Amino acid sequence: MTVADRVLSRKTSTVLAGPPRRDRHGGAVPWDTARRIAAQAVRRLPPSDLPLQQAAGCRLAEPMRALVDLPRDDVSAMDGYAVCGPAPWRVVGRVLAGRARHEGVLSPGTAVEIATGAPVPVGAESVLPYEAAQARYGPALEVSGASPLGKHIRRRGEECVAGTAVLAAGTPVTPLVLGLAAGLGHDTLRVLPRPHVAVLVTGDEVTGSGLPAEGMVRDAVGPFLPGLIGWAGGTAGEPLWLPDGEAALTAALSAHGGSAHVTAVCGASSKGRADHLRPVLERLGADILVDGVAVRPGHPQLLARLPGGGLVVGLPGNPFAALSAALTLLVPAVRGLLGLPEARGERTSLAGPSPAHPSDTRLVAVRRSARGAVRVGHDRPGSLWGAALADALAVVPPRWEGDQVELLALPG
Ligand SMILES: Nc1nc2c(c(=O)[nH]1)N[C@H]1C(S)=C(S)[C@@H](COP(=O)(O)OP(=O)(O)OC[C@H]3O[C@@H](n4cnc5c(N)ncnc54)[C@H](O)[C@@H]3O)O[C@H]1N2
Ligand code: MOO
Repeated sequence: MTVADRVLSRKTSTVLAGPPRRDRHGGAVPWDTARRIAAQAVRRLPPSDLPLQQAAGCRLAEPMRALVDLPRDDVSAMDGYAVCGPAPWRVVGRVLAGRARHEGVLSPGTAVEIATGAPVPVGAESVLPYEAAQARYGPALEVSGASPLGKHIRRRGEECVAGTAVLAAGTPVTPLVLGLAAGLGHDTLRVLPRPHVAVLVTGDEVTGSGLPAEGMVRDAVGPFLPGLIGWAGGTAGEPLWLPDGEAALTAALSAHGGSAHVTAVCGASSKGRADHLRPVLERLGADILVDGVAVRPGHPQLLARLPGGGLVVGLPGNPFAALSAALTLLVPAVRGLLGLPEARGERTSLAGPSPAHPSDTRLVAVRRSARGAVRVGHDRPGSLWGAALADALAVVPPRWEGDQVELLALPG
């Protein structure tokens, strides 16, 4: 049974099981395979009705329809006088914003003073703006001026009638979509919810602020991961810093693994004494889906499914390696939960000598230019300098000697 078959056969969980993925020699899985496994290990989250502000950043699960005619009434497009018949007109009333329509039917030779957006009286044939009106004060106010038939009246439903589909399913809910939705009468929207990712940063040596003391290092992953997750379409919790040790990791995974769709664990993914992720996952009964990926940097990365259904992505502690792993396993899983296809990058030439590795895919920091992708350097596993200079990572397959490479976009 393929991973895709399992995706189709399991109806209840959004995260699907699978055997540990290693190649037949027991090594790390190829980079492309790892991405595909992560994408296919999940199913799209079910649609949810969310209040407008919470729907921001999601995608519409169904077409967005008008719930009212727009405009809701025949309304004035100008401040002035709603008039009936030929000039002059005797002003018989006033309708300001937010008020109900003037009672009764306007008869020829009469007018009602009216505000922009207010419903015009029955019988009104046009609106004469203040600037175009000549007023004559007598026992009653009388106005005259040129007011062609139908001028400055917006007819009920002329923009759209109730039921019109104004935006297609899949449209991203931008701030302007929220405004449109409110104008069409929506308090909630049916959207594809954003997957939630919990972020755990492990390591006794990792500190969250200030200058690191001897043996310590500033956390460089907690600050970039939430933005990367948001860029991929998910939401991220505040990073939680954990000391090395199985107890803290077990407690945090038990707590967050239940509520988050994905838990990203930084550090603890390699083979050292303080690298507790594998034993903790085994004790929790997790299903290991990927255990090591043939990619440089970032090969000690891991994908697992907790018994409750949540995914765990293990990211190496070296920051550029963590970025590599996040793009390999975390971003495809988030996209899968959103129902989005695997993101295939553009292809371009890569200048300079081949940086290919004999057996692993290499991800190198590049900038796009008129002569193709150009390496920016500074992309060692422990450094984000190159990634910060870059606008993409070039995917260099094992033994690559060709011209074109795929570019993985980076958040702008
Ligand atoms: N015996 C082996 N040792 C190592 C292997 C291996 O295969 N066998 N792989 C190396 C590679 S490659 C990587 S990458 C790292 C991954 O290690 P971990 O995920 O266990 O991470 P740590 O050991 O905790 O840290 C590695 C490195 O990164 C620094 N670090 C950790 N967290 C952060 C953070 N949030 N921000 C900035 N820097 C961080 C940490 O101080 C270490 O210098 O394992 C190699 N070893
Ligand atoms: O995977 Mo590690 O990336 O080389 O530092």
